[in-house]
Amino acid sequence: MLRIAVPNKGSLAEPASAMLHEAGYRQRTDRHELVLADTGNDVEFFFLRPRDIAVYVGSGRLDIGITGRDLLLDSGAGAEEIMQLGFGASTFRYATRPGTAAGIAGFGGKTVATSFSGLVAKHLADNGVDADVVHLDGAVETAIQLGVAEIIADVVETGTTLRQAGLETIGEPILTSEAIVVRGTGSPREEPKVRQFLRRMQGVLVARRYVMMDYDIRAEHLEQAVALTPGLESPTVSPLHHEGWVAVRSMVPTADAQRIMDELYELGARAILTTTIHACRL
Ligand SMILES: Nc1ncnc2c1ncn2[C@@H]1O[C@H](COP(=O)(O)OP(=O)(O)OP(=O)(O)O)[C@@H](O)[C@H]1O
Ligand SMILES: O=P(O)(O)OC[C@H]1O[C@H](OP(=O)(O)OP(=O)(O)O)[C@H](O)[C@@H]1O
Ligand SMILES: [Mg+2]
Repeated sequence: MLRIAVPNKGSLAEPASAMLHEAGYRQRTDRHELVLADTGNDVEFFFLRPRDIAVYVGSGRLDIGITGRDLLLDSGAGAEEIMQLGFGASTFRYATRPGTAAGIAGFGGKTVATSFSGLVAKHLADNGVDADVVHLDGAVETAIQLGVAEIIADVVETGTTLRQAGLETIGEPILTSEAIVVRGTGSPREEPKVRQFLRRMQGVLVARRYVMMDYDIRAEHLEQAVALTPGLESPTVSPLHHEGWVAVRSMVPTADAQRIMDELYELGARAILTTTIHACRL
């Protein structure tokens, strides 16, 4: 049985479970349930704190897990990123009161508060900066107001929390993060099942990002139309009963679908339809 760690709380928990559900896996209905066997799919889910997931997977006790890239790097665990999941996007940045420091070079002798002390200590050391790191569990923005630190390093999504605390970011992001699948770097187990799991998750990403587009067009405009809708492999083209016309079917990115429909219409295409893709294997 493939043993998979899933975030039980926080920003990643709900979208991770939603994605697993879309991939056809059973998910818990009660948030107090910590272990769930999905015997039909031969997998077992362990609902754990996102911060702990890389540790469990790195120890080899669990085969794979869903966590944030920032949490993986902070953990220092023997686990590696094997897939990006397209949700939970954030940056990880330094911030301070305006005028405190222009860049990381000015951090020497100052104190940096963060919940990601492994990541921050390494980043400071890699940049040759000798600053103190104070570990706090959360709400680190307040550490500056309360005089515990002059600088913080934290997750920034919209930037609202920083603005409300009167802080501004310093320098470039330390990293950009998103939800990822991690696997232990030790002796891998259940390799074919891991590959099957990744294919299912990839199928969800594609189904979310693409729609199926169908349209009819005069054969002489086919090449121009196909240039607009090249699909992932190549479009399907079928003859219509109405002579001189063909029907085309192709996958197009959801974000571009309306623009492509307008351009196809201008080319003379008619009966242009899009349908959502429920699931796929490429
Ligand atoms: N707005 C956000 N705030 C915090 N973490 C976020 C945000 N958006 C994405 N993330 C990602 O979620 C992960 C942190 O999850 P975690 O559950 O530890 O904290 P949380 O979402 O802040 O929840 P809580 O603090 O309520 O426990 C990180 O990988 C982080 O990059
Ligand atoms: O850029 P924003 O959209 O404002 O989001 C980022 C904020 O959200 C998280 O805090 P959270 O609410 O999880 O509280 P915590 O600090 O206690 O973890 C994170 O630690 C930042 O403070
Ligand atoms: Mg938090």
